[in-house]
Amino acid sequence: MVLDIVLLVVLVFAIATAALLVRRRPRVGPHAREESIPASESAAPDEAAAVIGQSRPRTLEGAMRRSSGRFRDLRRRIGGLDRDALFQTMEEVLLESDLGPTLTAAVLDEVRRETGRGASADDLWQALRRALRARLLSGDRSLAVAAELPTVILVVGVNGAGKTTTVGKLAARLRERGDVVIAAADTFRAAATEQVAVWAERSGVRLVAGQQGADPGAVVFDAVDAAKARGAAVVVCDTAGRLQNKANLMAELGKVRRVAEKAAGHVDEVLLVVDATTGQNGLSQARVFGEVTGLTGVVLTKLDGSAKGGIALAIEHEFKVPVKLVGVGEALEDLQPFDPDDFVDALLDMSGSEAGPDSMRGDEADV
Ligand SMILES: Nc1nc2c(ncn2[C@@H]2O[C@H](COP(=O)(O)OP(=O)(O)OP(=O)(O)O)[C@@H](O)[C@H]2O)c(=O)[nH]1
Repeated sequence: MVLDIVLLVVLVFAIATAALLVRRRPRVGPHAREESIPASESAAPDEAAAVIGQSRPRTLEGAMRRSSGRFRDLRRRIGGLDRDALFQTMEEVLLESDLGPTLTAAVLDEVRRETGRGASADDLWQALRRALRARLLSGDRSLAVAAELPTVILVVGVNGAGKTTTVGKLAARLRERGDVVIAAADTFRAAATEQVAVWAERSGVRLVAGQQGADPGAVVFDAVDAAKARGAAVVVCDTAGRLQNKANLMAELGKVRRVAEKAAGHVDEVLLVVDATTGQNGLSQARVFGEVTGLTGVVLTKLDGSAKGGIALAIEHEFKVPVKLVGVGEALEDLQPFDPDDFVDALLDMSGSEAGPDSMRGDEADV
């Protein structure tokens, strides 16, 4: 009898432990295909959002440490430089951060105008902060919601910019709106469909794909059709990477857009994915992609690996296209809405400082 009870207790304990182990699924990461959650078992939208929310805290400041490093150095030295040397150093730092010469000159002019000789280091830093912020757009940066569902989002950009990764991260975020369909319209690159299929699985959304070499427009058409049939909220279209100087490939992209428009009656977002490490070439990408497909927003990826975060300002200033999202890592949750104030503060490494960097408080630099 006692033996029976002991055996029963052991059995119950074993079952409970096994159940716990099964429930504790591993978190998915981009290099962990074998850990990904099958779409059929994936989390409900709210759970998915919770997984995204509870991720390891990757702050914008943390991701932008390489971009802000030069500004940190400048800030440390600011009190010891005379005015000419200060503006010269500031110019170097802005150029190295990839603001580009025109924007750099405009920012320096404004800081000079706003601060007289004898300005404190803190006044100078705040003037720089305001001058940078003024080059970013004001207004709404949220992703469009179509009046007539599904909302259609095209993701475009040069090779390797981070389009597929962004499509996967974006699909996961958009699940809070309802069903999401990914169109695997990169039918050009071998293995592109498999790669996007892994992301669809991770984010727990449906994928519509075609054969390699198939017409990408046809894949988008089918995806919109499938989304309508399911009453899905969003279709996110991954497109093949193409250099902006390849006219035939750019023309193909124009066609993909027209097909999407015909299928859904509207294209609501065309997001250009720009690799933050490519710097000023991002301007030419924005110009040409904008001419061919029109752009509603930019996703700046790999901000975590770049020291050239200033390209965000250059693109917004020149093309008046808002940066809507930033990629700060390779994992599902490493996509953040772009906030211009937070971005400038992260670039200048001013986190938690309203009045300016601690090191400068009360420090009359006399510059
Ligand atoms: N560190 C970091 N890596 C990123 C980010 N976004 C994408 N990547 C990496 O960049 C590489 C290229 O990403 P993909 O998503 O394949 O780029 P793509 O634009 O779809 O590439 P093609 O289809 O070849 O044009 C991958 O190794 C990604 O993990 C980011 O925000 N941060």
